[in-house]
Amino acid sequence: MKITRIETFLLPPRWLFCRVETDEGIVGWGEPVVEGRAEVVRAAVDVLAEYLVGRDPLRVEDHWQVLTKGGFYRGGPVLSSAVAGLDQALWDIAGKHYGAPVHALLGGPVRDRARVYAWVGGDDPGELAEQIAAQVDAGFTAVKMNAAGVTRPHASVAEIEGAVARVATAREVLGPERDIAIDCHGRFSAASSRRLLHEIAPLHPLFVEEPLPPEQNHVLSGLVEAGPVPIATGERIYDRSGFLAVLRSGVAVVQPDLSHAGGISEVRRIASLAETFGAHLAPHCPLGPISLAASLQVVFATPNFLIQEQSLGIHYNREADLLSYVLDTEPFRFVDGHATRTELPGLGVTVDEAAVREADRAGHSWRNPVWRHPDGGFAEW
Ligand SMILES: O=C(O)[C@@H](O)[C@H](O)[C@H](O)CO
Ligand SMILES: [Mg+2]
Repeated sequence: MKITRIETFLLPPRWLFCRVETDEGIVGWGEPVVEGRAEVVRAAVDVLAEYLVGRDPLRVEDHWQVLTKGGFYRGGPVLSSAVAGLDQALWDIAGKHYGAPVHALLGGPVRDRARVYAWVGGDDPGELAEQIAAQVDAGFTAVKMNAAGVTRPHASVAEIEGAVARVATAREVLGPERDIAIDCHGRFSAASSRRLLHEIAPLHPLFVEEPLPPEQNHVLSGLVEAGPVPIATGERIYDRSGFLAVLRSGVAVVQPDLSHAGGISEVRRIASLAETFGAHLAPHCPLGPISLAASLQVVFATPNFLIQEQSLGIHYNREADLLSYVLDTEPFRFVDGHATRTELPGLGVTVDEAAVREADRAGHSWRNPVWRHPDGGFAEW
């Protein structure tokens, strides 16, 4: 079998898909994207495709090695995301060729369903209780909310207390059996995060995510050791060596993104690395259906799995959502807050190719908003 063609599709709301065609009629799909830089990743995929076209798609690991290391310069979000999407597509082809779901090729399933969480903004305290109650009604047993909106690096008493009050509201609605995760998005200084973690600890969050931005991860161990709250991070870490550093700092939960951190091949290895630290995998995935399908294939074969992120019902820009480009929505129908394992071959996604080709004509130019503090200074998003 040989790869004959690689195409990319720029799809609203903010995604990029790739389609890898072979001379045997098998087609694989991937989602190579980093939010806000989709066109740049597209260009990277085009360059990497030069190597792949004409080669055997089943040599997934050999291609991963060449694509990540063969260009001498390595890594970063753009290249790692380009490799990630192509890697997903190659695993999709391998599964379809061998007539097996990817999780079977990874050693076979270790679970029948995978717990997922729903996202609730949490910035508006008035709406929070209602939003969480709706997710509980829909069957979810865990939600994730923001710690705060844009905040000063050194959060005020009101900001810290506001965050704690919102988490307390969430805990009240969820009760002691369900879980609440809190995302800081790296918006706080280390000092403010330490204070927040201390105040939030009695509410027993499942984890607190990105208490620091990634470039400050060398001081993460101080936050881990400051209290009992499990720390999660990883959506902005792209390979094993990056995860090794935060695992050494003692994080409890690693959150590689299947579309950023080198795809199925590398996230599988990141999970194994985490296992040796007693840490758990919670793949990041505010992205589209192929990225989520790739995540689920990995977590069905990963013993040290905690919970999966997903974006069902979230409408970035109100243009399209998780189900807009798939013909079979069954793999994304969550029952009692869990995704159910299927035996569909490859990634198990049936892409609506006509919808993809049509949407790509308009494309998108989604960009991260730029936020500012009241004094005019740049604020991290
Ligand atoms: O954990 C999450 O899903 C968020 O931090 C998103 O990655 C962020 O809003 C950028 O898309
Ligand atoms: Mg996050």
